[in-house]
Amino acid sequence: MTCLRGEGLACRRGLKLLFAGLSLSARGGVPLIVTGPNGTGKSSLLRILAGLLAASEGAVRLESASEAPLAECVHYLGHEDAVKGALTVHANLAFWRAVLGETGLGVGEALEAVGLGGLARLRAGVLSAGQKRRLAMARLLASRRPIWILDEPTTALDAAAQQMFAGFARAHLAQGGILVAATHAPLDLGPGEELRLGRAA
Ligand SMILES: Nc1ncnc2c1ncn2[C@@H]1O[C@H](COP(=O)(O)OP(=O)(O)OP(=O)(O)O)[C@@H](O)[C@H]1O
Repeated sequence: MTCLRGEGLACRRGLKLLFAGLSLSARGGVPLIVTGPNGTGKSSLLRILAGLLAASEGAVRLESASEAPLAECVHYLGHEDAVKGALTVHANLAFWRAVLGETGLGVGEALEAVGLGGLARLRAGVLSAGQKRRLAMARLLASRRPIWILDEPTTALDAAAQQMFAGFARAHLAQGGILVAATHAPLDLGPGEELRLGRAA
């Protein structure tokens, strides 16, 4: 079974030790939800798991039948939506699809799926916050990757879009995908595991 493991992880930010001796495993099909107060290191942990931030101690390991390196298996959606305001909505997603792999839905289909089909020719800079979030979400559909690491994925989404996201995430899990999400709000992903980080200093 595909499994993303963190072993003995520690994270120091500036002078602050956010966590140490942290071990976790995220198994395919079972969402791992990271919770905890502001500033306890949820985003930092996600960036470590995605390979974007070096852990101060410990290691991240992917157990998988595939030989592909972790970086090629991960979708990371951070707080920022990674949207280029000067490009059209279509061009933004086409860029990410080229970078992340042309393995999922076509650009037009993915935009339709997130409810942005009618805005494809619009300059992305004028999208609302929720629409930018939908555009970021479309990356998950346009490129198939087995590991989704998502930082507060439903921020700015209306109720319908939150349900839409839950549907995509449940389908990903049903296919054996790995999902790790930091959140302050329930994500409605069905049975899963929770990792709660401690108090902010
Ligand atoms: N580059 C950095 N340099 C120094 N300190 C940092 C850096 N990045 C984050 N921090 C600090 O690390 C701590 C944890 O930040 P992080 O964003 O991981 O927390 P979080 O649990 O995701 O918070 P929130 O719930 O507010 O999103 C915070 O105190 C933050 O100020």
